[in-house]
Formats: sequence, C-alpha cells, structure tokens
Amino acid sequence: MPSRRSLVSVPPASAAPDDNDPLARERAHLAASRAALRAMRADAEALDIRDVAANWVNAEVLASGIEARIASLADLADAPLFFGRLDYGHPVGAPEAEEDDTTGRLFYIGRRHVHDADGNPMVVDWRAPVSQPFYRASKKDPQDVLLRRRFGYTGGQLTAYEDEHLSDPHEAERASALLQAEIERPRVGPMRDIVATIQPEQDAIVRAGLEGTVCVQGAPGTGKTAVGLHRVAYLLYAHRERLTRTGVLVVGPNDSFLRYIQQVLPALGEVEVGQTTVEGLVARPDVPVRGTDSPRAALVKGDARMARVLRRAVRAGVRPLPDEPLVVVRGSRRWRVPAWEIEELVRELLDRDMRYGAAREALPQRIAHAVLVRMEQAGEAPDDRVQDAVARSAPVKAVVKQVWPAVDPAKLVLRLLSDPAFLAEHAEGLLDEDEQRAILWEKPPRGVRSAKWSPADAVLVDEAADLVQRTPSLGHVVLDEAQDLSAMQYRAVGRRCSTGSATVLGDLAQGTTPWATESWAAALEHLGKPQAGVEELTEGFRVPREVIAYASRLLPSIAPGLAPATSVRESPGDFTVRQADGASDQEPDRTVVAACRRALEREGSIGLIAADSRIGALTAALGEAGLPFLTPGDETSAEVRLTLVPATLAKGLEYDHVVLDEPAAIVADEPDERTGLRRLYVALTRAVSGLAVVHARPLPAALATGLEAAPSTALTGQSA
Ligand SMILES: Nc1ncnc2c1ncn2[C@@H]1O[C@H](COP(=O)(O)OP(=O)(O)OP(=O)(O)O)[C@@H](O)[C@H]1O
Repeated sequence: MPSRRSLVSVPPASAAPDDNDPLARERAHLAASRAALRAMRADAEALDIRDVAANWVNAEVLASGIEARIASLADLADAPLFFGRLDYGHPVGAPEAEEDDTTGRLFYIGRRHVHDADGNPMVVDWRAPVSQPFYRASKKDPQDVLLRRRFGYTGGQLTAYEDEHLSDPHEAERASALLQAEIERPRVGPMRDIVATIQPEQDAIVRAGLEGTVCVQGAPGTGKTAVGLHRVAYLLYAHRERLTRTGVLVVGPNDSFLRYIQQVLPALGEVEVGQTTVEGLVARPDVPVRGTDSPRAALVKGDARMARVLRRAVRAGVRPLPDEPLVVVRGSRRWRVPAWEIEELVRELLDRDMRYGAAREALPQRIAHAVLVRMEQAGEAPDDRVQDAVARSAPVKAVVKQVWPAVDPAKLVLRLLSDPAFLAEHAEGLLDEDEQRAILWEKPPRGVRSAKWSPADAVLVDEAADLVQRTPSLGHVVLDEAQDLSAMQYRAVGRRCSTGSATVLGDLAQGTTPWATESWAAALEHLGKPQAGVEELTEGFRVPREVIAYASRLLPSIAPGLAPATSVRESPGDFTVRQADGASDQEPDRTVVAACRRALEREGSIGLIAADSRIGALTAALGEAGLPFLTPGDETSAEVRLTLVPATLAKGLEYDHVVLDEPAAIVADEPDERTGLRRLYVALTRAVSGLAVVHARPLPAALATGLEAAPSTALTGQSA
C-alpha cells in the first residue's frame, strides 16, 4: 500500500485559486485570517474608552492595556499566522454541528488566536487544549484526529503542506520532512521559537501543570532551553490571571545567554516575562559585587551548611535582658512587667521559628499585652488603642531595641567573614577550622560599601536577608543551566518560588563550577522542591551525529551515569580534527584563522570557541587577518557572521559551524581536570552543521581514545 502521507510543494501564490487545489484553499484561508487579524487590530485601535473609564487613572490603565493588545495583534511578516491544521473526526466543543459541517472539527493552529467578525475561530492558539493533539496525537493514539497537516513557508509565502492521516491504518508512519527541514536549517542570529515543531516528549513538559515543579535532565541540544521558554508561554496562557499577579521569571547563566534567548518569548506574544541571572536575582544596592573568591572559598560559601551558620548568627542577634523590670507609665499609674516574663515572651517567639524581623515586629505587641493584662487585673478596661499606644511607648521600644535589635543582613555577613571569633562561634560543629579560614577575608574591609563582595557573598547576604524578612515568592521560575548552581544559589532561587513552582533545566555533564550539582535529587532538595519529578530528554536537535559521538567520548570521565545523546539530524555533520604545526608560535593561530575562513564560505553563523586564556592571541590573529568578529550574544549580520567565544561563555549558545581552538588549553584553564573536560564537552556541543577542531598540543587523552573509530575526515592530522 503506498503511503498517503505527502509533502506537496507548489509554485508561489500567483497560481489562480482553484477549489480542487488544496494549497490554493489554504492560501485563501491564510489571506482571510490575515484580513480578520487586521480587523481585530482596527477594532482595538477604534476602542473609545472615554465612556467606560471613570477617571484618568482608569483611562491610563485601560489605554496601556489596549496598546499592548494592539501590539500583540501585529501581523509579523516572518512568523506565519498558522503552521498546522487538525481535522477532528467529531466536533470539538460544538456538539450541535452537523456531521459534514467543518464547524468545530477543523482547526488551524498558530501563534495566536484569530477570529472572524462573528467570533468564529480562524486560527487557534497553539496553547489551547484543542491544539494539543497537533503535538501529541499519533497513529497509536489518534485522539480523534483524522488529519494532521503541517504547512511549509518560503519567504512568508505558504508553499507546501504535508499530511498525516492518523486514523488511517494503512498509512505508514514516517518522519516529517517539514520538521526535518526545520531542524536542519542553518542557524543565524538569536534563538527562535520551535512552536511549529515541538515534539511529544517536549510537549509533555511544556504543558505540565502549574502546581508541580518539573526538572529536566537533557544532553546538549535536546531542547531544554526551548522547552523552558515555551512552558512559560504556555503557563501564561493557561493561568494568565494568577501569573500576571504573581509573576514569572527566567533565570539563565549569563548576559550573553539572556541576549541569545530574549526574543523567543516576545515572538510568542509574551513581553512581560523577566529574564535574569542568579547574580541579578540576589543583587542589592548595598552589596556591589566587585570581588572574586578562590574556588575553595566559593565552594565553602556555596555549601548548604552556610545556611545553618547564618541562621545561628542571625538568631544570635537576640540578647539577654538586664535583670530589671519594664516600667510603663500611663496617667498617674505605673505598670511593671518583670524581666523573666519578657524573657518568656522572647523565648516563645524564638521557638515559633518566625522570621527574625517579623518576630521583632511582634514583640512590642506581646509586651503591651502583658501590660494590658495587668491593667485588667487592676479593674481597668483598656481597648486595642491602649495596647497600640503601650506597644509604641518609649520604654517598650527601648526594651525591644535592647533584646531584639535590628539585624542588617550585609553587616552581619561582613562580620562573619571578617571576625574569626564571631565566625567560630556560629560555625562550630558545622565548618572545620580549615573551612573557616578559607572564607575569612584576609584584609577585613572597613564597611559594607567598601567591601569587595564576591558573587557567593551576595548569595549569603540574600540568605541572611531572608532570615530577617521573608522574600516574596513569584508564581513560577524557570531555571536554566541549573547544574552549575551551588546549594546556596538553589536556596536563593527556591525562596523566589516558595509558594509557586519551578522548571529546572540542566545537564549534569555540563556542570563546570567546582560546586556543580552531582544529582538532581540534591539540587531539588536545596531548591525546596524535593517532590519534583525528573524527566529526561535524549533526542538531540542541535549537534550532528558524528560530532555528538566525538564529544560523548568524554562522558565516562565527566558523568559516568549519563547516556549519550542521539541526534535527530540527518546530515552526519561536517567534522574535522586538524593538527597544526606547534613548532612555530604563529602557526596554530594561522591554522585557526584558515579554519574560520573555510567555515565562512558556507552560510550560517560561525563560532570560534577558545580557552579564555587564548582570546587575546586569537583577537590579534583575527585582526591581522582582517576578519571582523563579534562577541557572544551580539546579533550576527550578513556582514559579520563570526563570533569569538571564550569557552566560559559558550554554555547554552549554538553556532552553525564551530571552530574549536586547542582543546588542551580549554581543559588546562579550569582548576581541575574533570571541570576542564566538562568545559570542553560544552564547547564541543555548540555546533549545528559542522565542527573543526584545531590543535597544536596533544588532545586530552579522554578525547583521543577511540580516535581510530572516528570518520576518516577526522584523521586529516595535518596542518591546513
Ligand atoms: N522540537 C524542535 N524542533 C526544532 N528545533 C528544535 C526542537 N527542539 C529543540 N530545537 C532546536 O535545537 C537547538 C537546541 O535547543 P536548546 O538550546 O533548547 O537545547 P538545550 O538542551 O538547552 O542545549 P544545551 O544543553 O546545550 O544548553 C535549538 O536551536 C532549538 O531551537
């Protein structure tokens, strides 16, 4: 039986519309949908809010809402209005429709909802429940879908479609050519949305409920970042009101990465989502980060035991009372509360495990209540106002100041890191002497402002601040490249979703910090979400087969438990390893420049990835050769497609062709070999179409092993 699945391509729209020509009909629907979208926009622009807005404040709020709506109704030239169609066997949500009627049975799936003048849907949002089978239905489980149609566009024109008859038992299951074309497409510029081609296992994560936290372990290029961003868009659609109130935040590894991903959500119509780094998350004006830590110090500062040290130190702010009663004067009478009774109130608050600041705010009322009890016993009838007045009276304030003084989080951490006795007192039994020494400042700063705070210090201050005053929680946080966070950083992120949920994305094999997490269970525990399930993605959409096989040689050394990724890309990849003549100083750089020139002969973006310590030499070599280049996160243009990428900034990024300079230097730049090999693994897995490794020094042993099994192109073994 011949397959009925077909990919039809026809010449552009000039062909006359013909009723028997499905593509012409689809183009007519596209034109009608465009017109409907224009009408929706015109309606929004014509809205007169003068009658409905009671005052100018209301009017301002309404106007800005309408402006956002008008902007969201723009017909984006490079984002087709729909990319798929579903024909259901039965009407969905419109049971009264006739069997032969398409009402309620036929849906066009696109980035946004479009309806005609009568309110009938022309295009439904990809996030709507009715769209879900577009991503999930299969021959095994057609979900009442008779036909799934994917559309192909060239230069904004609808030029192809591809059909799957899911309920036809005779039709063979085959890979989608349009999906394959999308995956093989050369990369340029920043990350794009994948809304037309989300895969079933990805969709399950995208549409997971808001209540639970999801953790995704995935090899390089399996779509973790893409899935996280689409999940944000989905959650905002499904829980718009709640999340608009509580907020959603995307946390990524660095600013270059954030620039690379920043256009995905706006392209999906979501412009209000914050994107930041962990450093940005904990940033405070009183703790400017200007310093760095030794790996050893950072390791201790990032350890979860620090949370307990800080907790002790903050609570140690509570001091014993001198043995004198509190005396409050009201009119002609004096009321006394003995010291032991105040001490009891203090102990009660300490036992209740409240935030230090909240307990401090509660204490005056507790003391005032004790005074009121005495007044009542003496036959007075004081009301709440009297209690408030007593709570605010000078003697009560003085007692509170003495027994429960305000704690400034930055000053507290400063003291811990500069006063050995203070640290020893609170770290006893938690940090050994060596560890305490490692985190103490050699030269204690004079004050908070002049201290050279490191990123790890800022996280400590953030923890201390939360012990004093609860950090407000957002509705949802997406945490990307999560494997690199320390326990204390997880806690900082966890505080920001304590009453919400999180999507945690990462790859244990790509952990390149000395404190990188060893297991997701531990990470989720620190995040405060120990119940979260861990999903795994293994289908790679970025890295070609031969390149991922080469990079995977490192897995036994860097993450023995993890399975290598597969590659869904058909092209095996253009992969070479060249040995430059290391005898002359300039030769290796010249070989790298030549490799860049060769890569530039093809289309797409080029990333030259090198050890940070090699960036200076390569900058000079590229300059000498007259090759202009960008820095990571800059947008590529037709004129400049080459980016010089320090290995420490490569994470999360991708380039069509990668030229990888001197693997041994990338490894040597890191404090230990395992971290070095992990950094190399990250660098090796950035390529979409081709990878050229250039080395003068011997390759790291873990990479060199099994070289004989590599393709012959990998064994060129000569200077270019
Ligand atoms: N379903 C899909 N259809 C088309 N392209 C996809 C799909 N899923 C992922 N991709 C593409 O594959 C590439 C890699 O995706 P992404 O960067 O999200 O992977 P990752 O798992 O976060 O990788 P890394 O671990 O290296 O950070 C991107 O170009 C992305 O657009």
